Amino acid sequence: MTDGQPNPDTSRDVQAERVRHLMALLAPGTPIREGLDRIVNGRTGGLIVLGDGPEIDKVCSGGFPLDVRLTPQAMRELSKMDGGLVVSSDHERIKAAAVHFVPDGDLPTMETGTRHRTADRLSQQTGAPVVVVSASMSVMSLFLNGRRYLIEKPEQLLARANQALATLASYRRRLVEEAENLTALEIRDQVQVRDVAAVAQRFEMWRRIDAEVRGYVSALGLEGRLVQLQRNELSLGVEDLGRLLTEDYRPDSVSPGEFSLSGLQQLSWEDLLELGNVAEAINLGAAEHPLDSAIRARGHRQLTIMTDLSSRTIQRIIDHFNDLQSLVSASTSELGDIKGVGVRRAREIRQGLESIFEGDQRTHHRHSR
Ligand SMILES: Nc1ncnc2c1ncn2[C@@H]1O[C@H](COP(=O)(O)OP(=O)(O)OP(=O)(O)O)[C@@H](O)[C@H]1O
Repeated sequence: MTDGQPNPDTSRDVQAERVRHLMALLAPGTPIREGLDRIVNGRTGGLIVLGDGPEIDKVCSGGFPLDVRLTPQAMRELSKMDGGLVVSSDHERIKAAAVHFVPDGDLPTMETGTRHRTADRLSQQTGAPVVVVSASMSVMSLFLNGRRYLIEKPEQLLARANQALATLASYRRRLVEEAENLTALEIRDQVQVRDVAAVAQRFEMWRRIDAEVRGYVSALGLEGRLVQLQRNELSLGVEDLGRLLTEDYRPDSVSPGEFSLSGLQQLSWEDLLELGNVAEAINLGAAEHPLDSAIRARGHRQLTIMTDLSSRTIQRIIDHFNDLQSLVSASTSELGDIKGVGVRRAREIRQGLESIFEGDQRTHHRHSR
């Protein structure tokens, strides 16, 4: 990213992904983390560059070149000396110790202590991640491209992970409610763009918290197993719902695979709360589709929920009937004539549609929103 205009969203995503990866490397149970914990307990402090090569050599002065296996003991012993460590890019070896780093002093930093200022500038200049253990504060930080991230203790991470899990559970409930509301409206042929946008909005809110939870799982390492299990439970069926929703509401003018909910990822939290922005971000908005304009589902979601038909047969049914509304008024024999359906499944589909229809005496959510 040395020239041109970097896309801020892409670079933010790349940085977030890199941080997640690094936090996994620094998670409890890994040799580097064990070494860092020993340095914290020894109260000597440490400055560790995670990467080697010519770019790093340029900012190193003095110290001892080494090539020893990275172990927690070696990290601790070598950090007792003044200066910092250089770790190989594969994080397997310690390449130098007691190094004095001399990054460009003009690079901006808000840090105050010399160790932290050096780490911040070192990372900005080389692009390598740099870890600092503060001797005075017993705190570990990761510096990456001008930003500082706290490497939290497992108990702090667990507390935040549990909060995030509770939020994820409530977002999932709301998502399911909105999807059920949409089902009811689909059967009555009363869907408006806002109803689809409401499900998409809830899907994206769920996805964001899920990404946060996954970040905690990586950072917790061995201690993140229970959080992971709960996360798996709360994600069951959600990805499928997102995929089927896009198949149900992809505009005819857009080819399959080119319509997705991923446009929502670019919205700020504030913008995401406005259904108009949501509809626009997934191309259901704009002038020809104001929020209250009518829209019809093709029927992917309903057919997938109701039957065990293959996606190819479902596609055949949808190609035949065009949308869910025509499917609702189809007879059993008309359904049964479609290749791959047969009489038994045709009956299943009819019964499924009827039971949704009968159970649908819910009040309209739309008016309460
Ligand atoms: N340029 C540098 N290269 C390598 N090590 C450095 C450099 N600058 C500082 N250090 C290390 O940091 C140690 C402490 O520095 P200082 O107390 O100013 O930093 P700090 O950022 O306040 O960190 P701490 O919270 O650990 O005190 C030094 O004794 C030295 O070992």
